[in-house]
Amino acid sequence: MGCHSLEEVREHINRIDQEIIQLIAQRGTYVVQASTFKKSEDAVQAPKRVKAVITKVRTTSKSLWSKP
Ligand SMILES: O=C(O)C(=O)C[C@]1(C(=O)O)C=C[C@@H](O)C=C1
Repeated sequence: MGCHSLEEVREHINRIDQEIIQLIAQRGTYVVQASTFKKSEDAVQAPKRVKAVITKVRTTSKSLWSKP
C-alpha cells in the first residue's frame, strides 16, 4: 500500500482506473441482460431497486472510508 514515489502512486491509480472501467463495462452487460427479462416500463426503471443499489453503495463506501 505504501508507495515510494508519485510515479508509483500513479501507476496504482492507473491500474485501478482500468479495473473500474472494466468492471463498469461488465456491469453494463448485466444491466442489458436484466432488461431482456423486463416486461413493463416500471420494471425497466425499477425505482425500488435503484434506491436499494444506491443505499448499498453509500453504506459500503461509508464503512470503507471510516476505517482508521
Ligand atoms: O436490477 C435491475 O433491475 C436492473 O435493471 C439493473 C439496474 C442497475 O443499474 O443496477 C439498472 C436499471 C434499473 O433502473 C435498476 C437497476
